[in-house]
Amino acid sequence: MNSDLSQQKVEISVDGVCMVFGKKGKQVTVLQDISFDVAQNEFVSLLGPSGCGKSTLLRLMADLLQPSSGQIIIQKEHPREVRLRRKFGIVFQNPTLFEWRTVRENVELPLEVMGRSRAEYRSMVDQLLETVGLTKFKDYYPWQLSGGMQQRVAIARALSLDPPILFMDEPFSALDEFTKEKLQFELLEIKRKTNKTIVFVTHSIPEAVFLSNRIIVLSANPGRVHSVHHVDLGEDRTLQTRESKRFHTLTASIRNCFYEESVALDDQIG
Ligand SMILES: Nc1ncnc2c1ncn2[C@@H]1O[C@H](COP(=O)(O)OP(=O)(O)OP(=O)(O)O)[C@@H](O)[C@H]1O
Repeated sequence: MNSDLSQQKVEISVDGVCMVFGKKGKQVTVLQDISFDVAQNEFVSLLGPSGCGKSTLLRLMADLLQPSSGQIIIQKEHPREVRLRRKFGIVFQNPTLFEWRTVRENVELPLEVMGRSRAEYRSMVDQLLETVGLTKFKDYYPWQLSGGMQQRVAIARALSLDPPILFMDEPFSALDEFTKEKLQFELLEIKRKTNKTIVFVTHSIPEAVFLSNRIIVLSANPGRVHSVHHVDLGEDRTLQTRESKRFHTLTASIRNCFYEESVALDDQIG
């Protein structure tokens, strides 16, 4: 895994990013002076309490919002260029599938939009459906699938143009524990096979530790980088990984960060 960042190519650079929203006539600073890099092929999680600005930060990276100040550079370009050239895929908490299109047709949509011919992408889509375990369900409609299966379709669709980068915003948080664990394993397998760079938003400490090479912990009000944690759990993560002493040490140390933060906040409030 990517333990030594200095040896790796920087894929995403977030530099001094601030985000201020206007709310009820007031200016609210949601993100303050956020800086970090993501290396090529790295799996980085943005972890923090609800409302600390994780989704906002991901949306800034995906060019769905513009920062109030600071800048984001992806593969040496502005996120707009990267978005227009479809160099990242994005998966949200809700799969947002087209109900009138089958599983296969949902996955094919970005390829159709890009004007690719079906003959060109047919076998690649078959491969993708195989990767996410949906071959048998390729002719089903979204409403015939479970929540986990729908999210698999969304992941396959995000990968259909083979982007080097995948942004994921709490993709498993609406799923039951069993499905969530299964999809976490599948995501690691996809990462192993395709070598994507992944930025993953979550508020689950065990999820972040299990999946990531590095975890950026954000604190709230305003969102700032609280701490950065390298996850030295090796490349092959299994059920045993979750039971390992190192896994528990890492989750405990991150949990303590949140505890210190909330005690400090309580002290400030008085
Ligand atoms: N477009 C917007 N206009 C005004 N305020 C916004 C907007 N988008 C987000 N916010 C505010 O920014 C703050 C951070 O929201 P964001 O969704 O980024 O947090 P989060 O850490 O992802 O939360 P959660 O884990 O609950 O999804 C919240 O207070 C939210 O109300």
